[in-house]
Amino acid sequence: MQQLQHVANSICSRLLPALCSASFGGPASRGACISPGIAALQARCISTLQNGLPATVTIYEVGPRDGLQNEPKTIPTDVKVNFINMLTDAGFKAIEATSFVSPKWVPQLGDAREVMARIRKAPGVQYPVLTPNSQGLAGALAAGCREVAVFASASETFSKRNINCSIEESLKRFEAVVSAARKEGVAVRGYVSCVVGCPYQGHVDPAAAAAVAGALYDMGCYEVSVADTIGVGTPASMEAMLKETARYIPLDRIGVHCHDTYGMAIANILASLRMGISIIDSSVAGLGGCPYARGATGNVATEDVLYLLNGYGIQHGIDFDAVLRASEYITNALGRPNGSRVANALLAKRADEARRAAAKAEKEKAEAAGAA
Ligand SMILES: CC(C)(COP(=O)([O-])OP(=O)([O-])OC[C@H]1O[C@@H](n2cnc3c(N)ncnc32)[C@H](O)[C@@H]1OP(=O)([O-])[O-])[C@@H](O)C(=O)NCCC(=O)NCCSC(=O)C[C@@](C)(O)CC(=O)[O-]
Repeated sequence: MQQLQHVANSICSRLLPALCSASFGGPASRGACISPGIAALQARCISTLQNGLPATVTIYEVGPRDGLQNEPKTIPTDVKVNFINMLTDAGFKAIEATSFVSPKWVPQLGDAREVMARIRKAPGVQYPVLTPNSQGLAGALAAGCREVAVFASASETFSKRNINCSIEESLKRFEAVVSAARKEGVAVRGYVSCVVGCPYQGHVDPAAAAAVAGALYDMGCYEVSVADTIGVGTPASMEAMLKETARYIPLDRIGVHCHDTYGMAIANILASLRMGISIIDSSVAGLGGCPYARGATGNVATEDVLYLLNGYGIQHGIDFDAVLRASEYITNALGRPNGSRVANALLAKRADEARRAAAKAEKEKAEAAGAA
């Protein structure tokens, strides 16, 4: 039975790209609305475990960028470089390293060029950076970046507050960025913020969020991450939005980016996995938040996501202990509490075990001295 499932999965994982390019002409003719029937077929074609969850998940670590962009204190470049190197050692294949945005808007990441010059770049690992416009792309290319990300919004007000232009203007800007990046052989990821709620406008129509995501995919983003920027989503609102988004973008090209403001991020991720999503953005220690999203807290913690995936036996390729070391390092460097419940529980347990072992050793030493 297991062997049969394996054969079916491997046929399907080969069939999926072929199916996408045959039905929609591949990346060149993307943006054609995918019929619900095809979307359902794609969902079945992603290699799954017997419980219907994806067998493998890609974690897109956003800690160094999303995590650090909103910190009140200036963070030394050395700390950022050490943090990214520790994440590389932990086995992440995508680490969003920094942003080439205006330092007047986000001063915390004003050392982007230096960070990119100094981090250790491991083969097979991407170090994407945010580029809001052609000026950002020029900076990223000069710094040798091989992957960039553009970021749109499903909410007009948020778009204006975050990047100082309307959604339509942003998409025009991004078209130029994506086209120039691709000419240089640089891959572009897309983001859509506020896909289930906006700090300024409140409710966001799932169809509106999906249309912006579809536009980014259509212009050549290789994958689009849909972001619950202020963490107001529930499994129900995530499912409604993903159902719409899957009409434009194959499921294996959609990432989810959940903030944990209302404590729903893990539930939302599980709902997304059940729909066939296999790309998850997260941030070590739950760092993060957008400076232009009032009241939003950090991203879902990477440690919490890994704990969820481990519980199901979903493959992710990340060394959990190395993540915990990076988590301790960055929270100590920032002087802030750890935002991961899993990290807090495990670190407390380990500290307790170490205390007990030390007490036991002390007692044995005293007994030995008494006996002598
Ligand atoms: C987009 C702009 C630049 C428009 O800002 P603007 O003021 O409209 O830009 P401008 O073109 O009028 O230029 C104004 C000044 O900025 C400079 N400038 C212009 N562009 C750049 C650049 N790329 N790099 C460096 N400098 C730049 C430009 O040279 C000029 O300098 P001046 O002549 O005044 O000295 C600005 O609004 C900006 O940088 N916004 C970034 C905001 C940001 O980074 N937000 C957080 C990331 S998004 C996020 O967190 C959400 C996400 C992705 O995580 C998903 C989610 O959770 O929702």
